[in-house]
Amino acid sequence: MMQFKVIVRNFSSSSAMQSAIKNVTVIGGGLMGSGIAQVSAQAGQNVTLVDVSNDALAKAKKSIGTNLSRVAKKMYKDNPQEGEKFVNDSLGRINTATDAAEASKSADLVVEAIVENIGVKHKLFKQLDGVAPSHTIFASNTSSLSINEIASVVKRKDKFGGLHFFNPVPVMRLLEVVKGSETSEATYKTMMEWGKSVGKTCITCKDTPGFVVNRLLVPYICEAIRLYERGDASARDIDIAMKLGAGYPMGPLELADYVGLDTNKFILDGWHKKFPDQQLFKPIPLLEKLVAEGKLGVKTGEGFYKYEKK
Ligand SMILES: CCCCCCCC(=O)CC(=O)SCCNC(=O)CCNC(=O)[C@H](O)C(C)(C)COP(=O)(O)OP(=O)(O)OC[C@H]1O[C@@H](n2cnc3c(N)ncnc32)[C@H](O)[C@@H]1OP(=O)(O)O
Ligand SMILES: NC(=O)C1=CN([C@@H]2O[C@H](COP(=O)(O)OP(=O)(O)OC[C@H]3O[C@@H](n4cnc5c(N)ncnc54)[C@H](O)[C@@H]3O)[C@@H](O)[C@H]2O)C=CC1
Repeated sequence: MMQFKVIVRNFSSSSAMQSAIKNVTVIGGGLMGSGIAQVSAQAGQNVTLVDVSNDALAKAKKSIGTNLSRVAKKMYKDNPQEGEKFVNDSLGRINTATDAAEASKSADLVVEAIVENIGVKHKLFKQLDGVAPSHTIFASNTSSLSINEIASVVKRKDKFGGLHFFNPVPVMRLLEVVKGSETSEATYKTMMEWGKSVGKTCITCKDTPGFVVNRLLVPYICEAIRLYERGDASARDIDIAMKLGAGYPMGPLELADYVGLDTNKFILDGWHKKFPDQQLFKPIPLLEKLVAEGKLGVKTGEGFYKYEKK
């Protein structure tokens, strides 16, 4: 069992940093969107969580409830009644919806966390640009796409930026705030303040591939897969090496399974297309094979390792 000390912030309204953002619409209720909705609601903001799938919304509400209880257990360990109130109040601030356009009409901030596909993201933002109030800031949680490219379809380019969270959102303390080439200083400042208000430590990133974390993490994971593919070490030994030798909470192959091998491949393919001469971004036959076999990691029960299906 890995050990990981979670630092619990006090999100009560008196101590939380105030933000100009009161109403947040989070689009995409999967792994990331549900976490973003949770931390926003914990911080006292009104949240509308949108997904095209009612099933995804039901699953999101369930996992948010479970994860809020984990947070409450630590934050209010001597006062379970207050803990229960915190969970209920936070859940009470989250509405769910399937109509993104309607849900954006009262938003101060829209955070998009839908599939990592530029066409789908373009279609969404184009539609929202026509209906959201003029002051509304648009942000994407993209892992690997360019913020400028995503923003190219909207008129409000000055009010568009990147807010890149990390998985699992309630636990990981970093937020990458990405300035596109046309993101205004006012938008950037509001995004930084909002990030702090939801308990994150914010860093400023330019719109470069992978921003900071993924520019380092993707080649690292890919090199670990190549090392394993060459038979230089077993999967278990590679992971033990990085946990015990470098102090990482998860080894690179465990982390690849945790993020999803399809996501790993999607990022690599996109960058390889953009930078065909970059050796680090070249396709990896073993990764291709696992994805073709549907072995996508934790979510499908098998990747580099086998997992019990929940
Ligand atoms: C090639 C392409 C690759 C790039 C892909 C791009 C993806 C991106 O764009 C960017 C990313 O997100 S990259 C991924 C970043 N995340 C990581 O690196 C996670 C590394 N792992 C960990 O930190 C811990 O193993 C972890 C925290 C996950 C779990 O820790 P443990 O193994 O110790 O497990 P637990 O004991 O269950 O949990 C530890 C404490 O955390 C609490 N917790 C866990 N999940 C939670 C959640 N969802 N909500 C609230 N609390 C949660 C848990 O309660 C426990 O707390 P304590 O009881 O106080 O210790
Ligand atoms: N998985 C990870 O570790 C991380 C992912 N990201 C990024 O966050 C975004 C979301 O990733 P995940 O949450 O992992 O994906 P996911 O697959 O868990 O969730 C995506 C959700 O979006 C919904 N959706 C798809 N199209 C939609 C639309 N047009 N309108 C409303 N909902 C729609 C889907 O039904 C699904 O529930 C991607 O851009 C990804 O690159 C960023 C950081 C970490």
